[in-house]
Amino acid sequence: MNKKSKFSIKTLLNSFKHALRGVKIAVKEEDNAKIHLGIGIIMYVLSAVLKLKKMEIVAVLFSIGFVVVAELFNSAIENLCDFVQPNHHKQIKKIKDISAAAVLISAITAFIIGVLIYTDYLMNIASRFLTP
Ligand SMILES: Nc1ncnc2c1ncn2[C@@H]1O[C@H](COP(=O)(O)OP(=O)(O)OP(=O)(O)O)[C@@H](O)[C@H]1O
Repeated sequence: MNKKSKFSIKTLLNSFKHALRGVKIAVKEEDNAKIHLGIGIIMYVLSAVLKLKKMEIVAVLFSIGFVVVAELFNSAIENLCDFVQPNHHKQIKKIKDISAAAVLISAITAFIIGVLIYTDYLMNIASRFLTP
C-alpha cells in the first residue's frame, strides 16, 4: 500500500482503467449521476446546435464537469459512509447531507450559468418565429 511505485506507462494506463471503472460504477449505480450526465450531454449538444462562442462553450463544459465531479465525490462519500456505518447514525447523516449539499450547489451554479448563456440565444430564436 505504502510502497512508492516508479512511473511507467503501464501504471498510468492502469490508473486510467481504475478511474474509468469508477465512472462506470457511478453511472450504473447512481440515478442522480445518470440524470446529471444526461443533462450535461443535452447542454453540450445545445451548445453545438446554437453555435455558442468559444468562451461560452468553455463555461458550459466547466459547468458540466463541475456537477459530474461533485456527483462522483458524493457517490464515493456515500459508499464510504455505508461501508463504515451501515446503521443509522447522526454523524453519517451530517456527512451525507453536507456531501449532497455540494452536489446541490454545483447543480444550481450550472443551472444559473446555463440560463445566463442560453437565454439570449433561445430568445433570438423565439423572436424570429414570433415576429410576422
Ligand atoms: N446511515 C445513515 N445514517 C443517518 N442518516 C442517513 C444514513 N444513510 C442515509 N441517511 C440520510 O438519508 C439521506 C439520503 O441518503 P442516501 O445514502 O440514500 O443518498 P441518496 O440521496 O438516496 O442518494 P443516492 O440516490 O445517490 O444513493 C442522507 O442525506 C442522510 O440525510
